[in-house]
Formats: sequence, C-alpha cells, structure tokens
Amino acid sequence: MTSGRLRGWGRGDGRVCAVMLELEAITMRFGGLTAVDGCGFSVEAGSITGLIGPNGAGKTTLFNVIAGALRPTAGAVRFLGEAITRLSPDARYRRGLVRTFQIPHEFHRLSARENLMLAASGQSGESLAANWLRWGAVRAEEAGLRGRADAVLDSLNLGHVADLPAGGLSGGQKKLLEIGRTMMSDARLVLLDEPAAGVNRTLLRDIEATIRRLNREHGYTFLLIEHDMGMIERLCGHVVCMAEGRLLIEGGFAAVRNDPRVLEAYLGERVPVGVDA
Ligand SMILES: Nc1ncnc2c1ncn2[C@@H]1O[C@H](COP(=O)(O)OP(=O)(O)OP(=O)(O)O)[C@@H](O)[C@H]1O
Repeated sequence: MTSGRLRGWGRGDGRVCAVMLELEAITMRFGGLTAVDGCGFSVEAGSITGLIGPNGAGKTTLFNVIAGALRPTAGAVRFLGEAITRLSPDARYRRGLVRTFQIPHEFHRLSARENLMLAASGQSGESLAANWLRWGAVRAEEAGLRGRADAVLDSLNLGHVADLPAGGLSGGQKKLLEIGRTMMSDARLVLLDEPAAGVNRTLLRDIEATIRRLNREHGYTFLLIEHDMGMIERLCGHVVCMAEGRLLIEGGFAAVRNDPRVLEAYLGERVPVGVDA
C-alpha cells in the first residue's frame, strides 16, 4: 500500500519541479569519523519516502544536513531545484522544508495550542513595531491563528489537551503535536525522525493516518526515518537504505527488503519486522 503520488510544485518561475529534494554526494565528517560518505539520492514531489538503515548508518546526520543544522564537509543539497546547502535552518523552514525530531522539541510550559501558534511562521505579532502600529490587525491575526491551531488540534484528536502544558502530554501525543507544528507552517517537505518510536498501537495508527492525509489532501512530501518496517511498508512508496554512511540500495519496499545487502547490513542487529531473515 503506497502513496507515492507524483505532484509537481510550482517554482514561482512558471516551471514545475517533480523532484522535491536532491542530495548530491553528501559527506559529513566529525573529526576522523565519516558519518555520511558520498551519499546521494532524490525525493520526488508528492512521495512518502522511507529512510532506513541499521543503527549508526548516518540517517540522522543526513537529516541534520538537509535541515541545515550541519554544514556538510562535501556535497550539495538542492530543494525545488535551488541549491540550499549554505542556507540557515530558518531560511529552509521559510521555504517549506520542515523537520520533526525523534525526541519531540515542544515548549513544555506552553500549552499545546500555544506551541502550535508559535510554529506559524511570519505572523506580525512577532514584530514590536507591528504591535504598536497595527494593534487591531495583530489581534485579528492572533484570533485567526488560535482558530487554526484549534482546527489542527481537533484534526489530530488533541482538542481535549489544547490548554494543557505540552510537557505533560504522552510521548505519542507529543509526536502528534510535532506533526501539528508542520501543519501550522507552509510545509512542502517534512522530515520525520522516527515518528513511531515509543508510540502505542492506537496512536501509531493516528500518526500514520495523519501522514497519509497530509500527503494526499495537502500535498506534503515526506522523508521519514523509521526502524518500524511495518510503518515503512504501509506508508512508503519508495525506500532508501543506508549503511555505514553510504546509500546501499533504493526502490520499492519489497525489493529493498529482499536485497541480500540489506540483510547483511542488519546482521548482528535485530532484523527489522517485515524483513525475512
Ligand atoms: N555530532 C557528532 N559528533 C561525532 N560523531 C557523531 C555526531 N553525530 C553523529 N555521530 C556519529 O555518526 C555516526 C552516524 O550517526 P547517526 O546518528 O547519523 O546514525 P543513525 O543512522 O541515525 O543511527 P540510529 O538509527 O541509531 O539513530 C555514528 O557513528 C555517530 O556516533
């Protein structure tokens, strides 16, 4: 069962880009350790692409390079046809490249609703001058944001925790809140880091349904790191497998699952669910 619907994105210059993200020979070294070693692949617009690989394969490091938290030692990142390797994480976020974290990064004292309102980029309430000069407009915008945050919370079945401090939510609810934050931004590509980790079965289904809905109805493209192969199989039309910093194989889930190199890469680890030993 795949999403994998191709959808081009207007680039603003009248052309349509079918490739959302291109990684060209990315290398990331930490001192003497090469965490990512000449890794390159593309993510198609409208796809849900899975990034798998054994522990230490370099997946999270690659996410950090894509999101701009790390400047690669070598290689280039292109987003919607534009080189973004030197852009800050903020500039990437404003272009619609949004990431979530394996361990959610909520503001734990703020309510779930306030966390979402903060995620909406570019509201005039952020500017002191705007607060003084256009008080009425700012208030109206805040009311609009509040309504949008409540609608997002409702759609994630989190309406009942809107006023609670985000720090008190369960692990799964925090993951949903992270996805909710992407819904408050103008996301085009969402990088999801282990959305299934530590989440119970019911919430896992909610998270999967949300990802599928955002992909189909809102046109979000997803690149997701996940060790839960059931989730990868159910969601991802395309799978990329890394090992020891390199691209090992990419393709449909079944082809990747049955590739002997993948089984060998996972040797010595718990063979992932869905991969026949
Ligand atoms: N900031 C850092 N400084 C030094 N080494 C690092 C740093 N970040 C990651 N590494 C190393 O780079 C390698 C790749 O780590 P990374 O976290 O990217 O792997 P991963 O595929 O995401 O693993 P996992 O599935 O276990 O989360 C590991 O050997 C790790 O110890």
